Amino acid sequence: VCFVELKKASKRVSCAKRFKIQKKVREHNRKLRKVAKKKGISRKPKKDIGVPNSAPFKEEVLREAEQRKQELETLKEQNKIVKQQERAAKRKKEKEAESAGDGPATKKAKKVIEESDVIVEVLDARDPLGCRCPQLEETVLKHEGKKKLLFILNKIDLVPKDNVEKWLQYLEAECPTFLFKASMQIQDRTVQQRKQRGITAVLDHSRAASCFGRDCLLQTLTDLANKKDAETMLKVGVVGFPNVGKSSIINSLKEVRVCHVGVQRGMTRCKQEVHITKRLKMIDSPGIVAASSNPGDVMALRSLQVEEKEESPLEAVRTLLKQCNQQHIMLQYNVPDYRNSLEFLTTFAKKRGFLQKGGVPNTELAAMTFLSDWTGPKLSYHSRAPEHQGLPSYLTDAIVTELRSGLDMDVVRKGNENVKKGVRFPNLASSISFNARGPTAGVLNVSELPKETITITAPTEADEKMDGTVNTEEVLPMRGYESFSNDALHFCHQRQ
Ligand SMILES: Nc1nc2c(ncn2[C@@H]2O[C@H](COP(=O)(O)OP(=O)(O)OP(=O)(O)O)[C@@H](O)[C@H]2O)c(=O)[nH]1
Repeated sequence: VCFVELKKASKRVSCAKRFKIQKKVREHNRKLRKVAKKKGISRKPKKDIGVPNSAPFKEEVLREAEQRKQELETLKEQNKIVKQQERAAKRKKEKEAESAGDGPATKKAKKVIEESDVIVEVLDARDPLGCRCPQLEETVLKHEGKKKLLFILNKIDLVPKDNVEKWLQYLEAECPTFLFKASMQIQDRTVQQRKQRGITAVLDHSRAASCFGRDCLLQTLTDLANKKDAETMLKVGVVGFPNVGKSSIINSLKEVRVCHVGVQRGMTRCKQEVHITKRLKMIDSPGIVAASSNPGDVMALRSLQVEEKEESPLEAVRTLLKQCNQQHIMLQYNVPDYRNSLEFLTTFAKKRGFLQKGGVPNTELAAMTFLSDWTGPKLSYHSRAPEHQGLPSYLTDAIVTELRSGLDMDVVRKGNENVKKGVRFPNLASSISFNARGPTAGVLNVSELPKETITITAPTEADEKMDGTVNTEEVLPMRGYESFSNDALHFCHQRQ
């Protein structure tokens, strides 16, 4: 056998090429210097010249400076502790108010329901029962104003078809239910106008951009609106736990991005009214607050505990993993067998390249990513619909019939059939099996509204298109501070 040593490639280049590179480097450096000069950054930070050796009492001066530095640090530390204590006290107070139940805050919350004629409860198709809030449903149904309660089974594109059908059958027996797949690539009006002008005239037919269930829902709501007297609008309150897709549904109905949408939970921070047509108004609301009495895995999915730093992401993942099929997790995340959640997160962090200094896996970041997958737009998982249908205590057969009255149930059924035909469902083998716990207890509480509110623009005559449809004015999210008072009522998260 003869080993031939391969010759190393020479580093020699032609002079012309070398000069060209040198010139480019010079130009680049000159440009950097120019930018720095413009910003007023001097090239070298000024050095602390210290105390010269010749200075009298040098020792004392240095000691004094050191003392002052230490004093400042202790003051900073004290301020930090005081702030922490204040925050803890505030949180404790909020929790007490939460558990007080039927206090004045709860009474106030009921007014939210008063504001809307129809309440739409949005359920994530991956865990529909876990997204139901009995407290909310009971308040709506027991209201004297005879409010309508509807379900929207959203994110059906993340659940196997068979499972969606079973859930639809289960939910329909209680409330009229609409299957929905929201569009996730709706642009704001400026981008849409640019498209119309042909600047970026590419039509988006991707899976993410497609929306299913819009026509049926819109027709049903418009029919309900037409049944009201001509002067008044139909107000539809869209409620549900964080990240179930409330804002995405409103954007899909409006076909313009008017509400903030994101993978991060708790994007919607205040109530927002959106005019869909001249007779129809949707009200987007922040997620319902999950009661702290819920089990850990429920809190991991439905609350903002982790986001608000009240719970460690590692602990949330630990409780969540217990409810999942381990084989399915290994397949979906492409990780080997693991003994505990920390081992899983370590492998997951390495796989994703979440590394800290010295190559230590960043398990905290891995945990945050894992948690946002579970309420985000991509991960496919499913829970089993209960075998036996039993109505909750607050729902009677008479109420079920009442909820269907005024709705054309044939239109709803046909609409759902069309949605099932259009959506591309994942298959069972690529979906994680999740052991759901049942409905999530919520707190209908009114917290202090954050100061940001929304400017609402009513539809104008000019918005009426030639074909008779109404193109209402866009509602700009989170702009002004004027239109709502702190008294405005909604189901909202208690913020610090
Ligand atoms: N695959 C899929 N993802 C969806 C669908 N609807 C919403 N999403 C995604 O789910 C995430 C949450 O959607 P949002 O509309 O912000 O949910 P939200 O209920 O308004 O959330 P909060 O403002 O936190 O209460 C986003 O990343 C959306 O892109 C859907 O039908 N299918």
